[in-house]
Amino acid sequence: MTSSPRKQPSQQSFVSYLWACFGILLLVASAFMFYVWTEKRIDRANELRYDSHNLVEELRQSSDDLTRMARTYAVTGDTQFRRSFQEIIDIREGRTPRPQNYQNVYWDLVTDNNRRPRGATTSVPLMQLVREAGFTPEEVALLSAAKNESDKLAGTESAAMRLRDSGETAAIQRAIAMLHDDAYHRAKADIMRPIGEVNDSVDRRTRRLVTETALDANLARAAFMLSAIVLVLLVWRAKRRLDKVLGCSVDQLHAAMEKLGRGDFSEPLQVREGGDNSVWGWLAQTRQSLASLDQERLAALERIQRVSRLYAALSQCNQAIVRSRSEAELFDRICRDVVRHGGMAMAWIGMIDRDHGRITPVASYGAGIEYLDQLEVSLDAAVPEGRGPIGLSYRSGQPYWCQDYQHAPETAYWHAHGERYGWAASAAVPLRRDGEIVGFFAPYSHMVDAFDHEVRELLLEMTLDIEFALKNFDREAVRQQADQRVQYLAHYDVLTGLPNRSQLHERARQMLEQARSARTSLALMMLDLDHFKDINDSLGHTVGDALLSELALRLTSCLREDDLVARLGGDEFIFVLRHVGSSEASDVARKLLDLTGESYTVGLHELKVSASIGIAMYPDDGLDVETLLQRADAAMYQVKRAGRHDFRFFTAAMQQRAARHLQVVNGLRHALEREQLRVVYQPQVSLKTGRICGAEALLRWDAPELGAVSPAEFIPAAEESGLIISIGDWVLRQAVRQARRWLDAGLPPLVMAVNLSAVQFRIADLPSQVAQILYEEGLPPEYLELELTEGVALQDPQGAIATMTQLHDRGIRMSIDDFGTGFSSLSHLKKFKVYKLKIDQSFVRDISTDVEDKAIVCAIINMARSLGLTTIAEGVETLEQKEFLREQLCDEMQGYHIAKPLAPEEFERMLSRQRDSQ
Ligand SMILES: Nc1nc2c(ncn2[C@@H]2O[C@H](COP(=O)(O)O[C@H]3[C@@H](O)[C@H](n4cnc5c(=O)[nH]c(N)nc54)O[C@@H]3COP(=O)(O)O)[C@@H](O)[C@H]2O)c(=O)[nH]1
Repeated sequence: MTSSPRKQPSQQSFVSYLWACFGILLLVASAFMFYVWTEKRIDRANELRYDSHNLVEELRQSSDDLTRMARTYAVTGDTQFRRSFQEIIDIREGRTPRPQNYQNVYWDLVTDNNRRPRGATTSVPLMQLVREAGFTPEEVALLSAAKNESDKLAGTESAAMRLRDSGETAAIQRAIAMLHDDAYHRAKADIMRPIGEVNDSVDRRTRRLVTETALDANLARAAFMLSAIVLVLLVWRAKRRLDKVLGCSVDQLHAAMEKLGRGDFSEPLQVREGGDNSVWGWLAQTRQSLASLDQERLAALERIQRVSRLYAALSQCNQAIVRSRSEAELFDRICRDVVRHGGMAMAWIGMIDRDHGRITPVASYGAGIEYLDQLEVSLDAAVPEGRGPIGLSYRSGQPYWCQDYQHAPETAYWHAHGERYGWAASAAVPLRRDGEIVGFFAPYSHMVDAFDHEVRELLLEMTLDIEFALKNFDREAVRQQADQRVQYLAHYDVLTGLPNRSQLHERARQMLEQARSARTSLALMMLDLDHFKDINDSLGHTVGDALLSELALRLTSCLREDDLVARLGGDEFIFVLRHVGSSEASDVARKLLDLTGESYTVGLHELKVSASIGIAMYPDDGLDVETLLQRADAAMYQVKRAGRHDFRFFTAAMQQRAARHLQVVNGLRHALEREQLRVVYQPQVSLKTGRICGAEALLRWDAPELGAVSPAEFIPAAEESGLIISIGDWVLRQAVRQARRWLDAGLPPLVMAVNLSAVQFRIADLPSQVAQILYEEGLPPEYLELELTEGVALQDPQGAIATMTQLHDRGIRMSIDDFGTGFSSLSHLKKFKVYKLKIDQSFVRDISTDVEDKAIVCAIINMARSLGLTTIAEGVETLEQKEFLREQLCDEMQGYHIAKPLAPEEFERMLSRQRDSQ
């Protein structure tokens, strides 16, 4: 805020002078106007006299001209003079317009028309003009008298002219005499006398007026002159005052203001002594203020430009972060940007070499980067090169700003070296990775105190951005590793390092393509370990995995380099062998089986496995990978069915079986809803009493397209496809319902045995599902027996034990079906809550002839007895078999010897007969 300056005395007197000048100027103007007015009055008086004289003269002249007209007519008889005479009379009386610009000599009227003066537009009588001309009343009276006398004389002259009209000489003589006699002259004198008096009067009067007015004019002139002189004096004084107020000449002032206006505040204004309060003095002060403001502005501008440059550098740094693909590229760009855009002279980035405790420059830019060639920077405070900005920054963990490089003690070690490059300030800003200092960013400036607040803030921000970028690079590296891993996993099996399914397809396709072009054959083999699941389940997956890894190495080692080995998952391996016929393929398959069969040492375990191999040949068995895989699988499946540990080539029959399998699965999908399924019941008889003590529910499928399909065929298909869950549930409900019906029908109570597939057994809430069915159908649990295969128990022994315990707790009985065909863990058997073992019919079939089967059956019966378990033998077809079993104290039997599986009604009839026979 500026307050309006108080007026100084010189300023005040200058203003007074101005006012005085203005007043005197008014006076000068008034005097001048008065003078002009007096001059005009004089002129008007003279004009009046002139006009008066003219009118008087017209009166006199008209009288004289009338005389001349009359006399001339009298002498000549020329009528023109008589007309002119009358015309003069008419003009004077205002009947005819007065001629203009004539010399008051009416004689001119006589001249011919071409030279006659033009008439005025209006006709005014002479006396009217006289009355309006400003004559005094006395003068008007005198002129009026003169006019009257003239009129009278004109009458005489008219009479004389009438005499002349006769033309007679005497009359002419008389007329002439009338115009020249004394009377005539006296009359003339009577006219002229008053005219003369009027002339004298007008002269006197106007001269007096002129004299009086001339006096006023002189007065006015004197006043004008005097006031003009005063005005000049005042202006001079005012000018003196103005000079004092200005303190300089106007030109100087103008030049100085123009310079200031241009924004040139460079030269100071020299103020005269005592001129501080003048305009010049103020201007000098203003220039001074403006100059310092301008300096501040320039300083601010310079700061803004510096900060803008650094922001530009920061922006470039951010762009560098976005664009750089590597740490080295980023560092190079950062150093370049901070020099090019941030106004730094040089910048470098050094990374910590932890092994040697030193800093290794990794990027630099700017003039003087040779400085870094022999630069020694250490992190060790014990050596001088470790006590510089970087060492200090490292130990404090804070950035270090050295604002006067050449004089700071901490840079003393480098002064001589740095002086050559003109470093005036330097900084060391730590770069961190995961919070740990890993390097330094070191900008250098030629300016002392270059790192002011803004610059420091920006450099720190830049450093944070760099750290962010480093983190991103790390992330990117991790991501790339992850990508590579994903890529690897997408194509390779993690456990064995062999190509996986997708890689197999790709490479096998290429191999097929090559075989096609080369018109050669190719073998695709599928190897699947036999009972590998048992190893996993009994010894754990770690052992299983170790075995698979070892197997993969063995399998790979026995093949040529351009053959392909892949793992499809689990224990399934694929081999694609180039340029081999079926004979070479057989050799390789045998070799593979031998290699697989060699023992494995995994930890403390000595393991042995066998494998089944299916082979499909290109081009005979298929032209594409999918087909060959399918066919090798079918062949391998056949090996499994045929007892495993072998290899087989694909055949058309297998193809038919595979097609049939597909038909079965497809038909089975709709079997339930289309009511194609039914349950039959096979009696189980006590060998002690010979009475029916139970029934086994067996499923039957009458498929319209396939006929009666054996459960031995469709149950595995149902298990593979998962359909066994819904189908098994349905069978269980049917069997439980039937048992309830028979109970309700008053038939002897029996235990209903229902086969439970391994797939069903794995259902988490199986115990509660079974209990729910029993509850819904109203059958007490002791009337139900679930037949479990040995595989059920082997898959997940602990889980199986838990499930069986739950079933047992609910009062549901369990038996082990097909006992003796592979069950290996008697220790587990003890923990199972089973109450019955069902001796597999393969042992029973040849029980009469085969000593070994006989021994097995006896061993099973004895073992069961020792465990407190009941035994039942299935597939009893003959009396012999029955007797043998009874002798061996087998508890129950089941087989065609008693009855084949029966429809419910038949079974009911059989039961009824038994009841009735009691
Ligand atoms: N999970 C389920 N499995 C079931 C179901 N229904 C049957 N099956 C299983 O299918 C396999 C074949 O069964 P099936 O064709 O019914 O054969 C059974 C009997 O008919 C047959 N049997 C009985 N006595 C004799 C005989 O004296 N001689 C002879 N050659 N065969 C005979 O044995 C089969 C009974 O086997 P098992 O169950 O082991 O007692 C078979 O494995 C069935 O288990 C079902 O609903 N669910």
